[in-house]
Amino acid sequence: MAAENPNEGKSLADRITKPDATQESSSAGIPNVDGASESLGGSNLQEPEYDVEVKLSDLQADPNNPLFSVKSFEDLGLSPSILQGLYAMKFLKPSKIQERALPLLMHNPPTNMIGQSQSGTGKTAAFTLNILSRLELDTEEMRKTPQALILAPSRELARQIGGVISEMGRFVENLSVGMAVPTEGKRPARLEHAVVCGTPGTVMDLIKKRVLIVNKLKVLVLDEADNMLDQQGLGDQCIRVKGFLPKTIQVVLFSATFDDQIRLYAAKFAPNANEISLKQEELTVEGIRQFYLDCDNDDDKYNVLVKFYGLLTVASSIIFVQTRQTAAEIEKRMTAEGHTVASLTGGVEGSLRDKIIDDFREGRAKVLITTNVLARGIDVSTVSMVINYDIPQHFAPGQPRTADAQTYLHRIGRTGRFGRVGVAISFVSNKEEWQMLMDIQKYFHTTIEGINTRDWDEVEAMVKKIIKNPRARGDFPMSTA
Ligand SMILES: Nc1ncnc2c1ncn2[C@@H]1O[C@H](COP(=O)(O)OP(=O)(O)OP(=O)(O)O)[C@@H](O)[C@H]1O
Repeated sequence: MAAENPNEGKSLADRITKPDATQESSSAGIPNVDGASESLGGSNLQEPEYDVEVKLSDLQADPNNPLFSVKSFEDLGLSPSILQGLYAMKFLKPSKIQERALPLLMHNPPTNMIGQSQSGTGKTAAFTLNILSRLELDTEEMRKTPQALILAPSRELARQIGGVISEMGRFVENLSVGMAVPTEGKRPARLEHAVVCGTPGTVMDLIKKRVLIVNKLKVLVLDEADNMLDQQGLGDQCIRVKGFLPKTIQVVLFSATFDDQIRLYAAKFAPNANEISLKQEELTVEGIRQFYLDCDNDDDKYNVLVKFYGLLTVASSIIFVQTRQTAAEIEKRMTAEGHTVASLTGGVEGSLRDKIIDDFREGRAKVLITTNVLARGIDVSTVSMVINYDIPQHFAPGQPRTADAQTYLHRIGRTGRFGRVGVAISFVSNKEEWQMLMDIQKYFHTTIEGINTRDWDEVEAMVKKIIKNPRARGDFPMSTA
């Protein structure tokens, strides 16, 4: 008798093998795709010393956690092929922003969205799943017709989003995702992809040259939208791009930060939008432990940084500086002293930038020195430490320097992603920087603890205790502040 077909009479959704919710740490599965979730084992650190490891499912069962949701992905009306992509990425349950945003985004007739959620809580998947659900790929012509456009503030983030959409839509037949970022290479005569990810300046250029045809676009997403609408250049370019798009397009704005002023711009850019917002005191991420360290001066900052080097390479680390010059100087000095560091700033072009970020994402480079060009969106789950070598600050000619609280939040949000833990350490070398950091602490109602001790063994032990356990939670012994 022929072997009984176990799938006989089952729908595709029933046939989809959903990973067992308790199966959390399988390392098998998806390739290391830009921005896609790694297996939940966190970075390849030696086994945690603690039995206090908190599993992602515990976090997602906690109603107070931004990763909590009552629904399952199956409840959100997603097609079987999209569900298959989520299962392959080991997304077991939606996060809060995904659960709350998706029913609003996928509802017809389409409505605009201004969505806010903490860093690392899954905003990319929220807008990606809406896009994938709205694509029409039945005919050859439609497969080549741009239907969704995603704008991001940096080339790296645009590429990362393109990678996530391709990975999440792996089982969506005939899906094609194209990039519209600066390139030295020859451009195609036409971008024939249903989904296009790019930076505003290049997208505007390709629209003008009719390489990108926009008359069939249904969804426009601005990731890091507050940054996109606020910055002089980016804001103007986004407004110009939108002027060429169908008036009925669904406009979707996402970010971890929307200050009041920007929220006014956003409401104009995305009229009558559904809004999901957070209070300032809800924005910092529980898993990110924030510290500051007193340095005597800039040279002392450098010496402290080199002392941290052993810790920086325990997993992966990002060092944020204010200017390209500082980045170049630190890279030069550390490399001359035999340390391996990568540096990526706006001064680096095209394919070299791609190589640098890919080397970092895949662990070939453990320490990345960069400026605010990578402060937002970059998702590398092995980043366990962020160093603010310089406090992020607003500069205005003739005005005193003031703390840039939003950029601070985005920078430290490069660690502690989706329930993991991470350490953020800010170097302060004078009273002005210290005051800016205290202003940031007050703005977010958060705690930035002083590492007063210069007993490096104790500092190293304390930091290692936090980063050794991918999802540890709870208080750790702290050096006396
Ligand atoms: N439901 C889910 N289950 C498991 N992992 C998820 C889920 N949603 C997202 N992730 C993973 O969480 C990480 C962070 O997601 P994402 O980059 O979308 O965060 P974000 O909210 O956009 O952060 P940022 O504000 O920094 O841009 C990614 O590695 C992503 O693969």
